[in-house]
Amino acid sequence: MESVNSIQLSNDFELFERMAQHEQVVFCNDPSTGLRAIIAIHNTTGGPALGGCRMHPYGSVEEALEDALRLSKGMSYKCAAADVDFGGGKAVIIGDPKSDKSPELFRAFGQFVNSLNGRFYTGTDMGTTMEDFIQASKETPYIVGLPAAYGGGGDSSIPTAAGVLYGIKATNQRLFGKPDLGGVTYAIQGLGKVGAKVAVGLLEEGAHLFVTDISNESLRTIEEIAATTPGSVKVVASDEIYSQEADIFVPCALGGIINDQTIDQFKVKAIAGSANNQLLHDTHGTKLQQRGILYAPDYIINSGGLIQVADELYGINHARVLAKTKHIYDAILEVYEMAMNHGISTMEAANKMCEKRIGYKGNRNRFFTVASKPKWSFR
Ligand SMILES: NC(=O)C1=CN([C@@H]2O[C@H](COP(=O)(O)OP(=O)(O)OC[C@H]3O[C@@H](n4cnc5c(N)ncnc54)[C@H](O)[C@@H]3O)[C@@H](O)[C@H]2O)C=CC1
Ligand SMILES: O=C(O)CCC(=O)C(=O)O
Repeated sequence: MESVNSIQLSNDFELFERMAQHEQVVFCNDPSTGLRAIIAIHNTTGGPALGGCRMHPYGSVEEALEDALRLSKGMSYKCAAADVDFGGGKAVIIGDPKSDKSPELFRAFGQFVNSLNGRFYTGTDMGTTMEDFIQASKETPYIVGLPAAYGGGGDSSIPTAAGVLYGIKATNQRLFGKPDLGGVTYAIQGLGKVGAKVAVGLLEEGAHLFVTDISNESLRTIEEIAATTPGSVKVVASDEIYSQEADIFVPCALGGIINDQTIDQFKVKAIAGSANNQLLHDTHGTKLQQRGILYAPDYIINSGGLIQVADELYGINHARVLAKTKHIYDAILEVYEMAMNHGISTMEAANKMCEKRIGYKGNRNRFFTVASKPKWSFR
């Protein structure tokens, strides 16, 4: 009762109303390891829910729940966009990834994942690493993105970063009539697992970067790497990244960073990065459109990791993963085209495309097929 009271519900059913679009939300509590986590399953029309697990020092249960609900919904759309037969889910662990991790905490998390019996598969996201999920995998087989030595498909941030670079190429094609990454200026927020790989890919092509991160170590590392490439790096303060005179803003940290405050500061021509849930609200997609800023929908441009972990569940084939990840280039161009032709924002165009696909899946799954026995045959 205590934790439910602390999220200050204004009526008895508000929690259920908040989760109305979701199939299932699981609160995981293990005082002995300090685990406090929420697993949100949005929609399993297309197959079992699939989505990474984020660890973040949320200020309240409310904030953590909101993130889990929004991230898991995004995964349903991402699965539809990437055309994989999985549904949307995501987990969040409340805690500081720098100080609150332990092998026991991730094993406890693994036990909760296991209790869902295959309704939810998970792996890394912001604040978590493959090392954490090696621990979780001791308790459950429903873990993806483990190193090959542990039977997994490997680090999913590699295809995520590759997909972001394809999405940026498509954006450059639209903006400048050529896909080249070099000779363009980028403002990158976050140099973690994905952001650092995107930055290196751009530097190798001779790009000019403004970068920020709350970790000084990540900033020092990228400066050292930049010195060995044809590109260049300038470190800027966290709150200055939005107002840089760059061509493209590349968000690779937290979500909600496209909002009323930041939209007024942007001087860029486009936004194309890996962060999940970049728009605080979908209406901010329309505001970007009105300001003439091209937006690469987050769940399409960052779908490389999902493509890899989904492929792992079919039996990983890296050539197939690469081919599907390359397709992000065409998918982003298709959405830009659709938005322009219909006079809508790129986010609306992407949502329409995915809702149609989820609808088709729902219809397909309504039909009885001979693959399994009907329930009534046992009566
Ligand atoms: N890892 C993956 O394959 C995928 C990641 N994403 C999304 O991409 C984003 C980044 O993910 P990862 O690289 O895996 O996370 P990560 O935890 O490895 O890196 C995040 C980086 O952002 C930095 N950061 C945090 N707050 C910041 C702030 N206010 N200003 C500047 N930097 C800040 C952190 O210090 C860290 O270096 C997240 O939104 C994640 O959900 C999306 C799809 C797949
Ligand atoms: O990268 C993963 O492990 C799963 C995919 C995911 O969670 C994401 O794309 O946000």
